[in-house]
Amino acid sequence: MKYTIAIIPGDGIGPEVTTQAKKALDAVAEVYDHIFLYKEAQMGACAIDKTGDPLPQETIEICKNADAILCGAIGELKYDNDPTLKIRPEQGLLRLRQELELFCNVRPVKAYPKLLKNSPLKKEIISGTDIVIYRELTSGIYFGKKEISEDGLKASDVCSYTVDEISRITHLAFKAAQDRKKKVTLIDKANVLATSRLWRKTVAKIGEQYPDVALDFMFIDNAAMQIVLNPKRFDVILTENLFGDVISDVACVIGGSIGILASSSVGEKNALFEPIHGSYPQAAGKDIANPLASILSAALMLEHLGLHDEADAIQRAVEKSLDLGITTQDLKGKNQYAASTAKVGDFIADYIANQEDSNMNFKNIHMGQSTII
Ligand SMILES: NC(=O)c1ccc[n+]([C@@H]2O[C@H](COP(=O)([O-])OP(=O)(O)OC[C@H]3O[C@@H](n4cnc5c(N)ncnc54)[C@H](O)[C@@H]3O)[C@@H](O)[C@H]2O)c1
Ligand SMILES: CC(C)[C@H](C(=O)O)[C@@H](O)C(=O)O
Ligand SMILES: [Mg+2]
Repeated sequence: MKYTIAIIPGDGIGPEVTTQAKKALDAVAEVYDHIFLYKEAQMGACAIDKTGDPLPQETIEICKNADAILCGAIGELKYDNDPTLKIRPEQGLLRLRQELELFCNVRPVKAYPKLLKNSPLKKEIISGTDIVIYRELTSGIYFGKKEISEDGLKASDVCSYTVDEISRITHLAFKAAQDRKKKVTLIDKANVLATSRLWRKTVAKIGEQYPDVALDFMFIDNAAMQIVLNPKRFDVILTENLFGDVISDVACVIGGSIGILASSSVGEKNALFEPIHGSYPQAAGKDIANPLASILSAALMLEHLGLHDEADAIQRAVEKSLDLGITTQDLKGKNQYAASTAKVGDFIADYIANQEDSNMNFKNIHMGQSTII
């Protein structure tokens, strides 16, 4: 089959990690006889530099017409360090999410047995953790009216939600729970916020349509603590935009590194796949960033396209790289050799291309310019 994939490399480490994801996709295409037609599009700081706009119209068109979108990351230090700049890279990503109505952001968080030692949390606490976060992505405080007074002494961001916006992601979260451990936890701040109370009321009502799924509620401040104290109590987490952004980065410590966590952002017509992490500008061009979040985002993309065997092939290759310790420095201890970004990508592509060949000799896999830390 032929698929058109919009690729948005973005800024910082974005281009390096998406290059590795493309290597994995190329290997999948070869083994399973598909054609992936990549259409590269600009977004973020690189797009501002080229066109003055973080989301040029051409990018929107390429994304709308693609079967799926694979995004690296956007953002650059000069914007992070200057709050007065009005045009910002992040506006590109936010507008794209809104323009394509990618309302349902799914962020799976797992404790891989091989990576238990990489988490600062105790092994017995995180072992067996398997959570999926359903984060509402196109409303809430991110998209409410923003104002700053003329004298610059007062600013406000409005948070609003409608029942429809809450309902559409809630149904998806309950349906996901039905195929998992049958539990949904709504994370909110209903003791303070009117929007959270609307979430509780709406989600409780919808929950009645899913009697096989248990529903509980937790305030965000407590949830930030429970997710590190007792992550196994969670199955599907459902939450609004800002809380979902924060709780998913907290949950990353369970996985051992933010560099391995992938996400999908799905709407009625389009779907975008990207790492949870940002553009990690300090690592840009150094060939040290972990490409697994991008590679696993490509696997989520294949799942979405109905290519389950192909997605499994990527997943198996990633697990093999972890088993063999062919990983970047974020997953290594002090004084251990780490593979470069490109070498991890090469290994994964090679493994996909050759995994049915039991004679593949992993000892021959060349680690190339390893980094010692
Ligand atoms: N979806 C996105 O494109 C996205 C997401 C988050 C942040 N951002 C942007 O990224 C820029 C940097 O933000 P930040 O520093 O808060 O977050 P970040 O995720 O880029 O980096 C935070 C830390 O996480 C680790 N990290 C991140 N990605 C990694 C990888 N692939 N391999 C190994 N370690 C990794 C590093 O230790 C890094 O210091 C900002 O401009 C921000 O707006 C973009
Ligand atoms: C870059 C930023 C706008 C984005 C968000 O806040 O949604 C990021 O942190 C994420 O988690 O995808
Ligand atoms: Mg974030």
